[in-house]
Amino acid sequence: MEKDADGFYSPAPAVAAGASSAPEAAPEASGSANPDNTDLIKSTFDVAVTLADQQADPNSPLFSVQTFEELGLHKDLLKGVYEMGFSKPSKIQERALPLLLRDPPQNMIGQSQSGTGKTAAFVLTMLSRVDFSLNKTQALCLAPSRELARQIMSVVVSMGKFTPIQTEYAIKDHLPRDATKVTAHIVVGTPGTMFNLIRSRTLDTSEVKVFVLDEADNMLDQDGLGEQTLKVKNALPKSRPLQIVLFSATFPDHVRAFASKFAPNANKIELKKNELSVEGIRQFYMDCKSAEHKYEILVSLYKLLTIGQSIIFCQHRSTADRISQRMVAEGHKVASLHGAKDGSERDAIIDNFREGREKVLITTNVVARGIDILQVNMVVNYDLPLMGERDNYGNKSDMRPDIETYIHRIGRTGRFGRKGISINFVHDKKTWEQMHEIEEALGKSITRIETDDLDTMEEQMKKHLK
Ligand SMILES: Nc1ncnc2c1ncn2[C@@H]1O[C@H](COP(=O)(O)OP(=O)(O)OP(=O)(O)O)[C@@H](O)[C@H]1O
Repeated sequence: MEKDADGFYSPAPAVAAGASSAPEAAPEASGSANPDNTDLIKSTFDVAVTLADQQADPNSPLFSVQTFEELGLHKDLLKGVYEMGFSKPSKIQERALPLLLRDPPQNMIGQSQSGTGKTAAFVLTMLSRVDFSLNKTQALCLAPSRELARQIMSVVVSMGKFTPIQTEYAIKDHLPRDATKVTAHIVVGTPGTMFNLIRSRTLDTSEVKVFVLDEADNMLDQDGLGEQTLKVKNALPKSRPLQIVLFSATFPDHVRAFASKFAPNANKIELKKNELSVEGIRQFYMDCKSAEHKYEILVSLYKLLTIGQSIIFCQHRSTADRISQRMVAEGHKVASLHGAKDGSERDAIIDNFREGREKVLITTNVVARGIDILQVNMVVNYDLPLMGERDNYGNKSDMRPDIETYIHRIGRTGRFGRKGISINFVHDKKTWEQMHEIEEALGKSITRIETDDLDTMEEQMKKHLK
């Protein structure tokens, strides 16, 4: 096998031609490891904009801005934006915000890669549309996990810092301030709990005018959260205009059609299929001898995992628990997080990780989406993400790679133009084929690293992350 220019072994299969020639996104200004670099404004990824009004020209300057001032945001919101260290809108903000803030409000289906600033786009929309003189709920935002709902809320609170915004959570084990009545302007939560608040009439939806789904493909997936999300939507008033805003880094074809029905006449921003993952994430794989060998390799990587911060993804909660307990027993410091833990414990674990008190987080798909921790420079797929396919009778058949989850998982690193590394563990023919399928679907090569050549790994990792 041949080594490539960086000293890595090339994977046996070739990848789609031209796939790796796309230019790199430039790193950003604030908080970056390299503050001299500017921001994602220089990112050259292309989006296709389709306006609901077919007569309008999507390339007109009306539908794109270079500065936050041009958006006509209230000065208190602008203050919030600048205080967060945002000097210019990112590509997706540049294209989405003029469309989102126009009157009369229009629906939006927005796609942009992980870590490119979608949150600020929909948070500014919610904050701009709230009438602060009315003490009623006017915007709802749903996300697939409590961790993501809490993170979105922190953006709402920071951006709205100079406004009189009132907020409330709709997440499990988190009672509203007034258990009988929620009147907060913006409510952020997960779909089941949001629906329970509405059904129990704790949350009055009569004045809701903005409805946001973050990770929308996941929120609409009929095998997952789709049913609950639909119940929330059906509980919203039909008598007043509702702006429906869907955002994600991925919209697989089977969800896209449903999304268009869910958010009719939406303006659309779409990515090309070969631009789904960001350029700053370098992908590797390690060929382990067996399932047990995966554990040994993970332990041998510990020093590299703790150079910055890292997230290790497992398919099952039991695996996350088992490997974290074993590593802790062997003297390593790692934390584990999954959906079987209760709310307050989950909050404490993610907060510890977010604040850098823990450097290695072993988890499941629960934090595969949306979580934004800039110091994470390494993601390990201890198990590749898999999903069951349904046959014609609706029975779940063989597991196949879950491309969307893979994109989201590796997207926990390489945020907003930063560099990151992802490593996939494969240990037999089947897992190797699954990884190859992912590689083909993304059109980006996944480079082999010898499991006994950690020095090369360390050297290259430091070089890439520099
Ligand atoms: N205009 C901006 N200037 C500087 N930093 C920004 C700007 N917009 C967003 N960011 C930062 O970029 C990071 C990623 O943003 P965000 O979490 O919204 O990404 P995302 O597109 O929602 O990603 P994902 O698909 O993974 O959910 C955040 O830390 C955010 O603060």
